[in-house]
Amino acid sequence: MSDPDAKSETVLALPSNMTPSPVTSKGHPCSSLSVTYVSRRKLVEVVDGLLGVMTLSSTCKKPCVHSGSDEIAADNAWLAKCPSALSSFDQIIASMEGKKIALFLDYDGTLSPIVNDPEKAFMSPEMRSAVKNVAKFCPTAIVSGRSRDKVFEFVKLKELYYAGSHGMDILVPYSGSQSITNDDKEAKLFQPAREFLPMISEVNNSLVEATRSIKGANVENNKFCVSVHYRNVDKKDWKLVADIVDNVLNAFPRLKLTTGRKVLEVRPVIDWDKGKAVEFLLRSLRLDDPEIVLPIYIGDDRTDEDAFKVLRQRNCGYGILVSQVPKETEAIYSLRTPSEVMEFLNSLVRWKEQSP
Ligand SMILES: O=P(O)(O)OC[C@H]1O[C@H](O[C@H]2O[C@H](CO)[C@@H](O)[C@H](O)[C@H]2O)[C@H](O)[C@@H](O)[C@@H]1O
Repeated sequence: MSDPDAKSETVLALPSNMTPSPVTSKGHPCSSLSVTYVSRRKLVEVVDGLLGVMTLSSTCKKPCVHSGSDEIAADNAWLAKCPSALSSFDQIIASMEGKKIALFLDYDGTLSPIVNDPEKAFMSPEMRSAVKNVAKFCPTAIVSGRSRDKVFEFVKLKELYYAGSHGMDILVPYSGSQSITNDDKEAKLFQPAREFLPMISEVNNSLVEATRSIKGANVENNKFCVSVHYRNVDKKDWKLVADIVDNVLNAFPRLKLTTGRKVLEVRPVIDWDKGKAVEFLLRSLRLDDPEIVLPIYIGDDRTDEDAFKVLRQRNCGYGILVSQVPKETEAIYSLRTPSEVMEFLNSLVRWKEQSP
């Protein structure tokens, strides 16, 4: 059912208790724990903070192969706090107590390795096959900052659910059926930021124009949000990128800024994120009974923390952070790389195949 190109798309009404509302600012711009939301009013005050976040993300290097004892101790402390989901696999399975798994997967940095060119963040055939196999017995959703169409182009699996634009563009089955092979005709769209579409298009054009002269800067239109990539920008120009984004956003008081992996993300000022998207999907797919369903969310980025937090607060299911370095996180478990994510998914498949 979840083909993002489904022709008969209808926009769903907001559930009354999940109405997105405007927010101002949440979290400190330099906090790695919470997603950084920067309201327009605050942006001028925090451009330096923004630069701090940009700089901070550049200093997070993967551990050196020849780790010294300090690194090993830090690594052990990290794994004690956020154990490997592979080492803890038996424990995770044991805690399921016969429940069904609902799987939520981030895309970039989780299913595909981080690469310099966002257009080339391809998923390996082996990873695609792992996701396809796991989706045969776990309802599986991709929750990405990318536009829904673009992430579908990468993943190419019709049997999954897709939430693009950080959860602001969700395709769900009309009936709310748990089936993962529904007909396209039953699909409906949930787009809580639909009214922002013209504004996002306008800010995208302004950002493309304003960053044109900065070598390496890349603006990506993700439909309900816009990514300004600075991964390929010389570090000396990062302040310029922050200033330009600040300047452009001056004209858009209803847009806010979040930060990701060498990317600044412009999005509508509504209280909606990947965590809300996970809650919405669980409800829509009738998978929100914690006695029956155990949700697992795997992601690598700050924006995934909202989803980890929701699972932690519900005291049901597990957030799994993909990271090679210790991080402040709301996740319960960790995996180091997309390869380990694949190993985890394959372990789930093997376990299911061996289950009576
Ligand atoms: O929620 P996600 O699926 O993880 O998407 C978040 C952003 O991912 C992409 O950017 C990141 O990956 C790129 C490719 O590896 C990399 O070049 C970039 O530096 C990363 O920030 C995507 O391009 C963004 O639009 C997404 O918002």
